[in-house]
Amino acid sequence: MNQSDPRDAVLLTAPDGASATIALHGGHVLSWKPAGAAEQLYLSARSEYAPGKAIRGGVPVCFPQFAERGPLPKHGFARTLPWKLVQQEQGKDDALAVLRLRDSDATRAIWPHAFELELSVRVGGRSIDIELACDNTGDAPLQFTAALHTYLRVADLDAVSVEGLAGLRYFDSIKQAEALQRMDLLLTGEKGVRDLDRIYFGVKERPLLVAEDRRQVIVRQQGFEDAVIWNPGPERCAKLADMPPEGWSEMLCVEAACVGRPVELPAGESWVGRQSLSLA
Ligand SMILES: O=P(O)(O)OC[C@H]1O[C@H](O)[C@H](O)[C@@H](O)[C@@H]1O
Repeated sequence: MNQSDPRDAVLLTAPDGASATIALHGGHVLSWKPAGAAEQLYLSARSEYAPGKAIRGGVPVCFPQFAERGPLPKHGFARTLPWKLVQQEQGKDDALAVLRLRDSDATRAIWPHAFELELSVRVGGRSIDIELACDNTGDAPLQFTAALHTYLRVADLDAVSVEGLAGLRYFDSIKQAEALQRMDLLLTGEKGVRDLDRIYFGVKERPLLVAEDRRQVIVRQQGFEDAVIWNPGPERCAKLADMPPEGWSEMLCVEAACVGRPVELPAGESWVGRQSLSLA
């Protein structure tokens, strides 16, 4: 496989037919189909696949900076660099791929750290596990923020709710203010909640339930402290060249993230974060 072609992808198929596709560009999960079910991830038909550009949809890896919370390019560089496939296998019940990204002249030019990132994707049955591991391979401590920026596909945002966030404080990136999530249920399609961009702090291992009519996806995370809920709504979506105008109504990002407290990694140490999605 030519690592420099942003359209190169790995197709994982489990014995039960569950599948996932992962682009080497960005170490980016593009598709997840549970056994016997339809596509669960949103991927924009207008996405660009070009060196240095991020793919719109699927599961972008944000590293070593979340959003514009630092001096690096938005969401860091992991999502715009070519990763290497280091392992692919089919087990009895699942299929697994491991992709790797190491520091290079390009990363050291803007972030002076030695690191090794591994993205492990395991698919089988009604679930997908996406694990991001970071090794500090240098001799000085490093610090990062990160996210698995999952775009869930929905049929109609108006019918979608997210459960499991009650009692958490969040930063509203649109209002630039902190607030408390009082209700357990977040109705994403409600007027005023369409243009949604919130960082929920201290979610830790609480499961989140994303429901739409009879479809339910349970989102679990480990290692990531926070979760981000994002939908651009119609106005912001219209300004995104790589999204169709109605794209906002067909997706909801539910992201496992470490934003509030950056991860501090001493020399030689490792950090692991995981997001698991299960179709109920
Ligand atoms: O357009 P992108 O660079 O991919 O970022 C998409 C979105 O990512 C996250 O969800 C942030 O919270 C949003 O503020 C941002 O707009």
